[in-house]
Amino acid sequence: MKASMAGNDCVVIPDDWQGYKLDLFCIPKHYEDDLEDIMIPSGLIDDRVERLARNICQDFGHADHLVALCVLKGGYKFFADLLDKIKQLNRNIEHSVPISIDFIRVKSYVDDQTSDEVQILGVDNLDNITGKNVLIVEDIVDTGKTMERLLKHLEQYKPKRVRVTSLLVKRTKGSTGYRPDYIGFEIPCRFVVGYALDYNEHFRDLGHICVINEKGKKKYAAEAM
Ligand SMILES: Nc1nc2c(ncn2[C@@H]2O[C@H](COP(=O)(O)O)[C@@H](O)[C@H]2O)c(=O)[nH]1
Ligand SMILES: [Mg+2]
Repeated sequence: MKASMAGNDCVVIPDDWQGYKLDLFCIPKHYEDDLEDIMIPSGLIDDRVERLARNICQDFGHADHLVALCVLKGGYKFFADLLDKIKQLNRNIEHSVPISIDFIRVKSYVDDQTSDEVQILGVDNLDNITGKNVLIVEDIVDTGKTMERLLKHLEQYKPKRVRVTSLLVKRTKGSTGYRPDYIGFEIPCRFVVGYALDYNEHFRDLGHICVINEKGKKKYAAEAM
């Protein structure tokens, strides 16, 4: 992969990246026919998440408390892995930061199409973010509409400071220009699944980040279920 650190803020996967052939890695049998290629193998995700954890700990090092807010469902795997790495770092530094966790559910996609309607389905009462440092943990920013809507929604709870980390940011023509504070990978405009990213609730149980093929889209289309 010809990955670069353009803009110095993340790993950039170029538009002409063909991905890895499926038979070079382990893929669950039930998904073998439904994927085009592997865009980011799970080992590379793990290494990048470790570095994001370090950057976040450095920036929040002197905070008195941090609320890590997981955007469900797609963000759960990134959230769990990131928190594990932050906890490891927290055990070994002078100024450790107490962390509490919260969850919020946001829904904007059917099949591989975004809708203008972004639904925010609260899971917990968010009153406990008032006056706190908040880290929002998201799987992917595409147009940026979901995150802008969520940030607006959180304003009413008057948090002290809000930062956003997204494992992926897609290069898309429809972007609002929104860019998270900590980004894992900037990717081409293709619909990806795996590492908890779904297509109509399928593929969350796939470890690598892969590109779904036409057969997979048809098989798991909303109207086919
Ligand atoms: N499984 C995938 N989900 C995706 C992908 N691109 C976007 N999304 C979902 O949409 C929101 C963000 O969309 P936005 O346009 O409002 O920024 C994100 O949280 C995902 O749930 C994708 O390639 N695969
Ligand atoms: Mg998401």
